[in-house]
Amino acid sequence: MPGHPDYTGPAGQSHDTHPKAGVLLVNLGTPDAPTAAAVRPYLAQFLGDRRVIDYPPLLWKAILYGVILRVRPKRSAHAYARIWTPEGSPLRVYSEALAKGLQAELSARVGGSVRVALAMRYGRPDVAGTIAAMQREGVRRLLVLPLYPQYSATSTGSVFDAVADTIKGLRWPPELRQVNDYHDEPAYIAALADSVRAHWATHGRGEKLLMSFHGIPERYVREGDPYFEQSQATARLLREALGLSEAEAPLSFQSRVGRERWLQPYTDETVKALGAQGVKRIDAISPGFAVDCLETLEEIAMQNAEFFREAGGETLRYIPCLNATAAHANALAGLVLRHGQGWTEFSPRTARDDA
Ligand SMILES: C=CC1=C(C)c2cc3[nH]c(cc4nc(cc5[nH]c(cc1n2)c(C)c5CCC(=O)O)C(CCC(=O)O)=C4C)c(C)c3C=C
Ligand SMILES: [Fe+2]
Ligand SMILES: [Fe+2]
Repeated sequence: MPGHPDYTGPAGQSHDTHPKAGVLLVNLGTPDAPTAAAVRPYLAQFLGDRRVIDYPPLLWKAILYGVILRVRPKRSAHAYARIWTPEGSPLRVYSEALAKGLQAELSARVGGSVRVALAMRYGRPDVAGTIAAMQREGVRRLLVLPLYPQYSATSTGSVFDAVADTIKGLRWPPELRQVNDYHDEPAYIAALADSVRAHWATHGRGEKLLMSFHGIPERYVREGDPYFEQSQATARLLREALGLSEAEAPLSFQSRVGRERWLQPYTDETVKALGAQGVKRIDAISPGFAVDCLETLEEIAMQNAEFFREAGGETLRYIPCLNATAAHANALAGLVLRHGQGWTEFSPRTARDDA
């Protein structure tokens, strides 16, 4: 007789009596190639997510397939081509390297009982397939860490949807914990502050430190999304760590899509205004992105740098995300171990060996 079709247990799922804990890092996802053909299915999945765009489904489907997916893939592919590396999309390359770094850091701290894996919310490797692979390795306790420092329903919330959909179909789901956000994690703020100081030491100090976060529609915040508040809190903590005033380190929101009002002030308008006011040198950082991607490398480091020069500025220097640095892996390891408290796999090696 065939098994119940609604529930799966991956073939070869481990029934090991020494189960492991898994850390599932999830990032947004990125196309497989900087071409319109590869960008189109990626954008279709991303912009078809109702957490991201919540217009009435039929109307939105008509606009998405009738207009947006005819125009945007070509334009986006051109932008991706400007940042593509021999190893592929920066978001993928840095996310994979960060996952390796976190695995090494956790193995050093707690031994071999923790598995780190990386999934993408859109595209490959997907959340369901990655959780299935972890179960085959014997993962019975799963900690989900979306690579978004600030919670938004559009980003983090959507990752939780993908995890919930997966768990719902499993015959033997793992124990589950999820990290909502780490916008005020001291080690994360300290790592950001250190990266700014290192940048200043190498390149000198700009007149302003612009902190640019990805935007979301303002309406989502009115409807309860904590993203605006958490972005402001991150910005305030980074200012405090560096001893900067609000005027010295302004906050702005980038990447507006569509006609609705998004969170303000907009990054492009901010750099243009600073250029027009006579500011000559800006340092820019993106504390809302764990790793560099299209939105930082193309939109900030290229496009907005150009807007700044056109408005009368001289240089906008972009400070990279924490990417796969040891400081980043360290900060995330601390976060993971705190959220994994009580799970023996996450106990320091010596304490467990002594037990
Ligand atoms: C940092 C968190 C992010 C939030 C919040 C977010 C919301 C959001 N994004 C769009 C539309 C697009 N975003 C695109 C790229 C993109 N977005 C994030 C992160 C957040 N988005 C990242 C890390 C990236 C880069 C991906 C990469 O491959 O490097 C894009 C695709 C690129 C393009 O065509 O311009 C779109 C579209 C909306 C509508 C939204 C909230 C409603
Ligand atoms: Fe986005
Ligand atoms: Fe963008």
